Amino acid sequence: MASFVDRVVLHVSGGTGGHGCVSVKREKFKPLGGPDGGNGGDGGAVILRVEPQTTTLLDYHHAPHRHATNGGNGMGDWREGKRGETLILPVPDGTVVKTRDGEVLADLVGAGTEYVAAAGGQGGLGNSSLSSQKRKAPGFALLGIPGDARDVVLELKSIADIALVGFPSAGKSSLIAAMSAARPKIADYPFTTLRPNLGVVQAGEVRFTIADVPGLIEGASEGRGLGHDFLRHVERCAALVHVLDCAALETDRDPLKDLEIIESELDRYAVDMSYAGPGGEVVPLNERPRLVALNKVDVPDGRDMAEFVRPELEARGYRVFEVSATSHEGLRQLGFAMAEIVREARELLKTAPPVVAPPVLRPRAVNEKGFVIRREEKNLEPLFRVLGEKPERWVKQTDFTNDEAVGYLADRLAKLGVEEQLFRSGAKPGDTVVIGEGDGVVFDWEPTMMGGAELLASPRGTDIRLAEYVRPTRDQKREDHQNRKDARAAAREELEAERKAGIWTESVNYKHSGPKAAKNDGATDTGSGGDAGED
Ligand SMILES: Nc1nc2c(ncn2[C@@H]2O[C@H](COP(=O)(O)OP(=O)(O)OP(=O)(O)O)[C@@H](O)[C@H]2O)c(=O)[nH]1
Ligand SMILES: [Mg+2]
Repeated sequence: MASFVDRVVLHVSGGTGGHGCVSVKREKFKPLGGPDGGNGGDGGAVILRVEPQTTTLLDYHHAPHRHATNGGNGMGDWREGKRGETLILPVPDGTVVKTRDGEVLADLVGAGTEYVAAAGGQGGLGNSSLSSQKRKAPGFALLGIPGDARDVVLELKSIADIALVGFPSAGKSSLIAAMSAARPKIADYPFTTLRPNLGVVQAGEVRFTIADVPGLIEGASEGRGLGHDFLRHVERCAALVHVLDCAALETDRDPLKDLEIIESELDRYAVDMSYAGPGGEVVPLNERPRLVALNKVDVPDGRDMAEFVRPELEARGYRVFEVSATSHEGLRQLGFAMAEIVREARELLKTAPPVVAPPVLRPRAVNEKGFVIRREEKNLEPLFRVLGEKPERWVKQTDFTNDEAVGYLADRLAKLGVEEQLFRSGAKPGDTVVIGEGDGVVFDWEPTMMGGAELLASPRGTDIRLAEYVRPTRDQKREDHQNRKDARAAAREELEAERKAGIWTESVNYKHSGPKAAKNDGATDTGSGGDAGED
């Protein structure tokens, strides 16, 4: 038998973007007709969508890895690569999306509600899109980048109006069967119900759903029995009904004691604060309205017990119903009392602001401005880490086997101000610069490399980036240090001014690199590729 799955870890990844194409238009009598390489298509996204027909997460339990399709590569003649298809994953109403650490990402309630679980990767620009006044026929294109890859946890919370809680074998499933058309499994051994049953009840004008929460016992809130996993199913209910077994055979049990144990379990169970209860605000589980159903009064002992505890329960403020799932005694009254609570809760909902916060959609911020430089230390040598959405993405788009592509990357970085900021952060030629977290992409920093201008300007077959870096002598270092010391006061002032002006820098060790390095001559006035209209 297929089991009910209400929690799965889903591994999703968006499609990789297609690569841009390098191509040159060829026509008769027009051998060099300009670049015509098309752009790669974007990778498809993975989207979770509430579909009313979907009732379990079972599919994802069986196949937890889901990928959207990749974008196609661009082609000559300005043909764009095909877009990757969006992969829509249907989920049941009431699915909560979390990270593995339990952070709620989205609360999917209502048919059609969507959440982008993994964005697709951007397609790379073809050489036709990269051409500019300065770079008429680019001999390179941008690579498509991988889509997001994430693990998300899906949890299902049934959205029943009324939850039946009680000890195993109290008769919860029997009551659902007696009051609705649902036919849950019923047997007189504990933990018969392994998943919550849902039944639809019609009482007068009001139609509502009831669900049972299986296996609540002492310690359930700490994970004993089966109740812990299932308590989350009652988080959204408008009211609770205590089903108390008046004919339990165990001598150490009585309805009052059972009720107290269940109540203390509910107290201990922390209601997920992502859910706003009826009325808009969060109503803790232990403060929701509740009724008491004293069950099994068809049994003579059960009737006696019910009559015995009734006054005490009423004294505690509960509305009490003596019922029998077997003979159906008292069910009508219980049904109408439930309906009344549901009607009131729905009334509140109408006047209140929307109950469920819209899902938190976090598409990738492709247009986010800026970056920061973090100064670190590795093997006693300084290391400068460039962090920012753009630089990190650009690096992924770069074909490092193609010099022109590397030059273009350098242009982009320089144009964004990375080079200048490296200087300001105290980076010196030869220092290690890493783009991105972790190992990222590592450079031995040569300022001119970042400028890229010299690369284009240098004679064919040479590349000044490869010219050897001459280590400064001790005296030179000392002099350099002195210069910097003098400049430090000025630098501090400058930094302060920048801070006031709202210019970012995370660098803890801000140093002015002295007049020599104050300006990166020539880097910005040539071959700037940023005018290709991308980013
Ligand atoms: N005599 C009598 N027996 C009942 C009544 N309601 C339930 N039972 C019996 O009690 C036993 C347990 O009933 P269930 O409805 O399965 O109990 P449950 O609360 O769903 O139990 P779990 O699923 O284990 O949590 C079954 O043998 C039922 O036939 C009732 O009103 N009268
Ligand atoms: Mg049951």
